[in-house]
Amino acid sequence: MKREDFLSWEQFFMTVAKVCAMRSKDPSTQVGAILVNNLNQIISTGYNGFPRGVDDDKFPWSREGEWIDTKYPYVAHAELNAIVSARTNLTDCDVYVTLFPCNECTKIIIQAGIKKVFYLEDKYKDSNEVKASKKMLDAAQIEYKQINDFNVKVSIN
Ligand SMILES: Nc1nc(=O)n([C@H]2C[C@H](O)[C@@H](COP(=O)(O)O)O2)cc1CO
Ligand SMILES: [Zn+2]
Repeated sequence: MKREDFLSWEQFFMTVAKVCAMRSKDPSTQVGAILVNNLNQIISTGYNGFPRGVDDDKFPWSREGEWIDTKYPYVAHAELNAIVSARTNLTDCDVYVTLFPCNECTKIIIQAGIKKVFYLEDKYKDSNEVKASKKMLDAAQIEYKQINDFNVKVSIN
């Protein structure tokens, strides 16, 4: 008899996205994203961090203060990093991301031809960014689905 408590594909990919988030140095929010093709192959991975060459010991990680002195102008979002790292065509791929995409990433997701967005958390659902994301995804007829039928808890010692 086969095991019954194996991870579904959705649970597996979301767990991998969660592990990607563990690479992030952001002290407040760590986000991971992966792209998966229709053969269930992982095409690329990403997490939020500063661009190559932008020293994460020298640039600010703060959330508050003058915009130019916060992390926001500099940090590359997990979804952006996964998309630019992919070396194949992304048409009909799915994205698994641990936090609902912002409006800027959503534009990139749509233009890349991604078919479906799987997300774990939606903690900024009341923000205009996320509302704008959902308006665009609805208009573009791209489905989004929360994967919350299991508890992703990855602990590595
Ligand atoms: N979908 C997302 N992907 C991401 O990679 N991020 C990143 C940008 C920041 O580094 C961090 C959010 O910081 P904070 O405002 O929660 O302290 O997560 C944020 C979102 C939310 O839209
Ligand atoms: Zn984003």
